[in-house]
Amino acid sequence: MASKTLKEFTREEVEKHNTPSDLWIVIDSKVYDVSRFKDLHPGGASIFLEDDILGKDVTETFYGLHRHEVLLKPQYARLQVGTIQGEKSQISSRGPGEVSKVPYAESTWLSEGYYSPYFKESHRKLQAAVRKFVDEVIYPDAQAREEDGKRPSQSVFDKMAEVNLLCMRMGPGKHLKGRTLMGGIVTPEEYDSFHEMIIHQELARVHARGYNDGLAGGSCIGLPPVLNFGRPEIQQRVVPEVLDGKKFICLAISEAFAGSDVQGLRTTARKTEDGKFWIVNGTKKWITNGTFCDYFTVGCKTDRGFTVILIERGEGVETKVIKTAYSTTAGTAYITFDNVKVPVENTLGKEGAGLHVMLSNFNHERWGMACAGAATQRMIVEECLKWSTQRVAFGKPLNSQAVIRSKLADMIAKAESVQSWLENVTYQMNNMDYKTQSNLLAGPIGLLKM
Ligand code: HEM
Repeated sequence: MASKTLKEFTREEVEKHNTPSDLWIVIDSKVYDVSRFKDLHPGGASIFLEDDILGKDVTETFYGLHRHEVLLKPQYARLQVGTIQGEKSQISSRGPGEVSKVPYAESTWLSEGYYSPYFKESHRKLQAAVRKFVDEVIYPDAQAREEDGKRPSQSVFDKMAEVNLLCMRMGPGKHLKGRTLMGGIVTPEEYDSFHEMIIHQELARVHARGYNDGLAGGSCIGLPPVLNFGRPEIQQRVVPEVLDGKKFICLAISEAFAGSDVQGLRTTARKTEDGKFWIVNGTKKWITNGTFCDYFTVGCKTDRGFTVILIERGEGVETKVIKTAYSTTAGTAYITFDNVKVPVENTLGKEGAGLHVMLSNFNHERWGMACAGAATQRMIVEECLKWSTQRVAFGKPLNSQAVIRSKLADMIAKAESVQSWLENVTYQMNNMDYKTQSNLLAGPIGLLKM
């Protein structure tokens, strides 16, 4: 709208534009010329041709049928021709990086007037910066890719890599060493599980579940086995490429035959006679990011038992997209390995010790999902609160009905409980070493994810 000068009109002037070929309406003190748009309107043209619509203030009718964000889309925002003289619009949306003012839309630590023992200055600064980044860089791409089903744009990965978001998303650890995190807001040494929680929660705000996984979700589960069990030369080559968004990795365990039941897996890896290579044969199914990955962290059956091997895309590796309940932007794949020759140096951990390699990251994975889940729950609370306030039925807003209020109360109580427990568990993670976490947090994290 910035390039167009908006005129001011009186309501009487607007009312004169009350014919099908010259049709204006007022929404929240803004004047829209919908003369031509009415024929393109997704809700139909005839709706506009009623006496209480032609040239009238339709604010209440509009908000009973549409989300406010509809008017912010460029193709609709440009229908605005002016404002009503002496009036200011009342409805505004959250600006980039801002916190929501809708009650219960934010965790208590982000809500005005509340306190928290867990969060320091660097957490607050990181949250604000990542929220802005998500609003400005990621959200628009997420909406566009959900529409066309393509993988997240490389330009988004490049911008994420610039501020080391892909790196921070993996959690605290040696992989952060020497990197400038979000322009230096937090140092690699002070980066902790609360910083990571913030990143998972802010990234979940893209309002696009498939895209969120498409955004290198595969590396959160596929890279840790390389980071923790890969040979140094493999780590030196693969880890920087992935953390800099140049290459992609996924975790390929489940098959059409079996998922978590690794004994039932059929993909095999057999050594060549000289012992220098694995020959891998088999299939994998439901592999997140698989369609666009360069590396695959693959669970295989070997003579000595279940073994995890890093396979690079190349001869004998084929991936094809699987249509799942969410969008194809996640790159969910069916993979076939047909006599794929892999150097034995690509074995992650010991031969036959694959289960340990896999399980070692389970708590962290589940906790990451709980972070995103808690944030998503809260966004649903926000959307429902907004909608039940603006949608009018039986002459009053939905949220004045007891049954709706009861549902909202239930949702809010659950969202608050999950976030509180999540913060408690995150605090324990910050204070426990890896072994203690495995002993004491596996149960709570599993239940938290549930
Ligand atoms: C500038 C004005 C308007 C714009 C840009 C607009 C845009 C849209 C869009 C994009 C949709 C698709 C659903 C959605 O995204 O929400 C829609 C649906 C609809 N619109 Fe509008 N609209 C406008 C005004 C109105 C008015 C004034 C009325 C009522 C008199 C109306 C009635 C409807 C109805 C009934 C639907 C179908 C809703 C459904 O499927 O549940 N619209 N409109």
